[in-house]
Amino acid sequence: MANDPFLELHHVAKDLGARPILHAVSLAIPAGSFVALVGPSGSGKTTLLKTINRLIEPDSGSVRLDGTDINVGPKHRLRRRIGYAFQGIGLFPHMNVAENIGVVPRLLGWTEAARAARVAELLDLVALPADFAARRPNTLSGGQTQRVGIARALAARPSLMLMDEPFGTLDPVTRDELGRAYRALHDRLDLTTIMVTHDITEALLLADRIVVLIEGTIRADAAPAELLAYRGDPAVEAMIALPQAQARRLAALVDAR
Ligand SMILES: Nc1ncnc2c1ncn2[C@@H]1O[C@H](COP(=O)(O)OP(=O)(O)OP(=O)(O)O)[C@@H](O)[C@H]1O
Repeated sequence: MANDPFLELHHVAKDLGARPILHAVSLAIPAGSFVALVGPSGSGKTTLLKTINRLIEPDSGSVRLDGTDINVGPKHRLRRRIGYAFQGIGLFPHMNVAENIGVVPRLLGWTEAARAARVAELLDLVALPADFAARRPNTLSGGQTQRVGIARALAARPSLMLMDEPFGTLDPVTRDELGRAYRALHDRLDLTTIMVTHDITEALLLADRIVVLIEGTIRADAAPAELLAYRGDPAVEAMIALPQAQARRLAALVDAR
């Protein structure tokens, strides 16, 4: 139905190593949303993300994408619709950039000409020069590597992007630049994005909505401005107090000049 959420998690629960990691997590995400998933280390963010592309099977609960349970049909068909980019990106070292970007199109049986055209289009999209196609991953900077990883995740024209600390290894300037470049891509390509990040400031500045996961439970789910005004849960308050305190200290320094 037209009003159904594009992505819907219903009571998703998962134990790992005999410990409960996700407690009946429910989440409804409309198409086009940019959601940041934040929370302390070990709170279950990666586990939750992986239940969406079937890298992890929940013990109970369900995930629906565009109205259909994700378990209907083979995993590869689902993953074609979902781009996945993660920290370190994991490019294949023996392949050049074009081959890395073209991995999924190749698996899908695209012709060489179609793959080459898509690689050229994607390099342009992530603002890398066309001659990067022939470069090996070990000749790229961290920021360039992450751009290639994003291009690879977009190769088969997914509608949903799952990003797990995609900019985690980058210096602050490159991180900010790439974050904003990705946000522009999200808007231009009409993507739905879920981005795991440890950086609350990054979440506040990039996302439309922030979901706070603590000990496998959603403890807050709000637009950035609403989250800043959030009161009631000490753990959530502590999490948002830090960027606000830092912003005040910086503002004081700027005022003192
Ligand atoms: N295969 C596994 N077996 C047992 N425990 C696991 C397994 N994978 C993850 N865990 C545990 O599950 C918990 C949640 O892990 P997860 O990677 O989802 O957390 P996270 O919020 O993404 O953490 P981080 O921010 O540090 O990446 C952690 O305590 C982790 O040690």
